[in-house]
Amino acid sequence: MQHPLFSVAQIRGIERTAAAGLEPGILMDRAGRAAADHAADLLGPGTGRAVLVLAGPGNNGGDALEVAAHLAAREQVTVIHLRGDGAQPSFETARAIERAGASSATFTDALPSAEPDLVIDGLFGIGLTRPLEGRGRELVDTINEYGCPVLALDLPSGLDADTGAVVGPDGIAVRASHTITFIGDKPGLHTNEGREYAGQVAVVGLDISQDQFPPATALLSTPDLFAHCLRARGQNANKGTFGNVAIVGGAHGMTGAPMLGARAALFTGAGRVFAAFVDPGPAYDSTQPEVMCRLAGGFDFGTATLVLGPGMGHSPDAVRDLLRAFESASPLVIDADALNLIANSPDLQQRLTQRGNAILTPHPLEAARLLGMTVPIVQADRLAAAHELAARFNAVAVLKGSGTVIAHGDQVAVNSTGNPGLATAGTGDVLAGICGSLLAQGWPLWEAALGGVWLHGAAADRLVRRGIGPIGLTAGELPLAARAVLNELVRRYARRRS
Ligand SMILES: NC(=O)C1=CN([C@@H]2O[C@H](COP(=O)(O)OP(=O)(O)OC[C@H]3O[C@@H](n4cnc5c(N)ncnc54)[C@H](O)[C@@H]3O)[C@@H](O)[C@H]2O)[C@@H](O)CC1
Ligand SMILES: Nc1ncnc2c1ncn2[C@@H]1O[C@H](COP(=O)(O)OP(=O)(O)O)[C@@H](O)[C@H]1O
Ligand SMILES: [K+]
Repeated sequence: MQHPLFSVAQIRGIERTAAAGLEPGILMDRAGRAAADHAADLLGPGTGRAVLVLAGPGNNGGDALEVAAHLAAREQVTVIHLRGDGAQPSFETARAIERAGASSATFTDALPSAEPDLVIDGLFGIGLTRPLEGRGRELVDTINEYGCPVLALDLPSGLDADTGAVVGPDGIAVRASHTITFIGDKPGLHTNEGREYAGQVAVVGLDISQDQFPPATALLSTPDLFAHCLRARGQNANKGTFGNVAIVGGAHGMTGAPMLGARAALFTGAGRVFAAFVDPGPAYDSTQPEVMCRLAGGFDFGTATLVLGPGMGHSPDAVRDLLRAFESASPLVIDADALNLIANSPDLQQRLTQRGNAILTPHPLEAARLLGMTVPIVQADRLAAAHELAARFNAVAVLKGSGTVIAHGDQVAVNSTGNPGLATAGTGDVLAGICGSLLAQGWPLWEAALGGVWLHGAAADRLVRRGIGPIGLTAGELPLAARAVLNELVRRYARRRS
């Protein structure tokens, strides 16, 4: 099953069409009831717990007041309702104000002296137009220090649902442990600051018929998007069946980078793996003697899928190797120093765009260099930046970071795996090696990028579940974990094909 992500404009459109065919207020009734059920699940069995409901001036506040009215029958509910600039509430929010007012919820302007058992954040949803300020900002500042669960309605107040940026400058947003989002899921809950602020995301469609939904802006990347490429190994397979990968890089002092990429390619199933060094490198890898070490200058780039860039440096030899790799017909994964060399050379850019058949794996700084932008501009709209990279360089673009964005043509996906354990040197080399390995095994560019990114994040998640990280997780531990995850996926999804 695909997991679609919709822009705010799309959600507004779906809501308008659906509301036109329903009695007024039905959608807010449904949102309030679903969110109250979710809150009850978080509270667990029992009654009389302290629930703090923060309600803002718009319909997000209306949702919160509906939740307050439902929960007040069982819990001790305190409501702080910010009424804003005095504009009239909508019909449904006015009704929610009445319902909550008629319930046993207590309305107050002050925060309770003791920390509650649960906070409901209904300050702002998709209608936020400027950074939080004044009383709203004070409330968010305080609840962000609480240790109790915080359930955000639709999205954490202060977050941009399209981009996952905290609305700024100098913005603040609710750090929710859980988010229940309405009508459809939103990209901003899964990338940039979204994963930090939204916590666990649940989607409730409010019973709106699927035929009222437009094609999604993006998809959340899950194995369903690349499962058709997973293959169980045939009994009669040989190493030639699974392709050759060469990691090209490793200038003096940076030989570890291609070795990490090579191990990742090996452990995710490539048939033969080479490390091709720009400068004379080690004769062999004593930890991983399966990897064949070569000098890049003499390597036949037409014989392998090429992963260009790990520790490649900026020497004339590196440029020469890059040019030669571009002249081959081999599929390319372009990472790290190779991306920086391309960013500095209009000639390399033109050659790349003409040849195609490449996955680019920039982190935000490399992306900024390629696009001639700053990192804050890239991060302010990661989906747009990935789109632009893919279009400009005729490639599949993988914009790395929390909620890696993968783009190609008009397709965009946001990855759903990974954790901050990956924020350590060398994990990017491992990702590039995995993508190269999948390409060498015959996966198309788009699926190799989706699958590689998903697998890399899932490997880190598996290590963390086992107590290995996030603090101190090392890049070298990822390939073995990626192997385990890949074999599990194959057992779950693959049909054997000859
Ligand atoms: N209309 C519907 O059918 C439904 C709406 N839903 C809820 O409605 C929300 C959207 O409602 P709204 O469009 O009213 O938007 P919001 O409730 O997100 O906020 C809009 C209000 O906040 C004010 N505002 C925006 N930024 C501010 C800031 N920084 N400081 C102070 N005030 C600020 C605006 O002037 C406006 O009064 C969704 O996120 C969702 O929670 C759900 O109930 C589902 C159904
Ligand atoms: N906070 C984070 N959450 C999830 N993934 C992360 C986080 N930080 C880094 N990563 C991932 O780790 C990898 C780091 O790659 P990169 O920055 O190229 O590192 P290096 O060049 O040192 O190998 C990328 O796949 C990136 O998406
Ligand atoms: K909210």
